[in-house]
Amino acid sequence: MSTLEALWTELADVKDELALRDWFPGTSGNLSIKVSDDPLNFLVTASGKDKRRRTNEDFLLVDAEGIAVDPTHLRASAETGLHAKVYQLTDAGCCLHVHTVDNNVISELYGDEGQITFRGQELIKAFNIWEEDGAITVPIIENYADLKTLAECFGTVIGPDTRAVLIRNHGITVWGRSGFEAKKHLEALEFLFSYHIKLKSLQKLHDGQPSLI
Ligand SMILES: CSCCC(=O)C(=O)COP(=O)(O)O
Ligand SMILES: [Zn+2]
Repeated sequence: MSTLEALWTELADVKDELALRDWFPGTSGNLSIKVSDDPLNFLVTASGKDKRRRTNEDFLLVDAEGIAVDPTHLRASAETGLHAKVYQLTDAGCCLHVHTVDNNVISELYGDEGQITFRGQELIKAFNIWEEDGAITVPIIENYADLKTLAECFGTVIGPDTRAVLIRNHGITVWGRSGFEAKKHLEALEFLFSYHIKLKSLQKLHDGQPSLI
């Protein structure tokens, strides 16, 4: 198996696992895996597909501009520019973008603050953070309709410790050095989002108020 085939299979396997979680509603979501650094080439999902299906047209190889490396009738994900930013600004080898109810709710609740920070949670160790009072912060950006503006804004909030960015009422983009690590980060964040929403709702109920956050 060639390196490209192995990376294709790695990404397809991650896609299948996220599909099992029902994290691609309405053809949303896109995934990529880096193939080379110089020049930057990566496999990215073709746009508009039902990501729950596994076909031999699921991915295409693109360059740093999101242009297909080989002639193809496939169109790269509309959000390929965000994946390119991740590879240009971090040491990521794989990048995942999903829309879930929980990540959308958190992005709206904390959108005005521009970020959400989690601490005091065991799952923070999924980010290789082992300190007693370790914390993980996820920046939140507005969902600009213009994808170039979105990608530029996205790039400005990525710092050395950033592992993910929430896009308000849209979804999350998460990365890791491999498919395994990117998936681990995504699963950990979705756990933290779900926990936070449930806890806040129950605390309001406990305070005798309606279950609105
Ligand atoms: C139907 S969801 C709208 C587009 C989007 O946000 C997304 O994640 C999927 O876009 P793609 O071009 O990658 O299919
Ligand atoms: Zn999206």
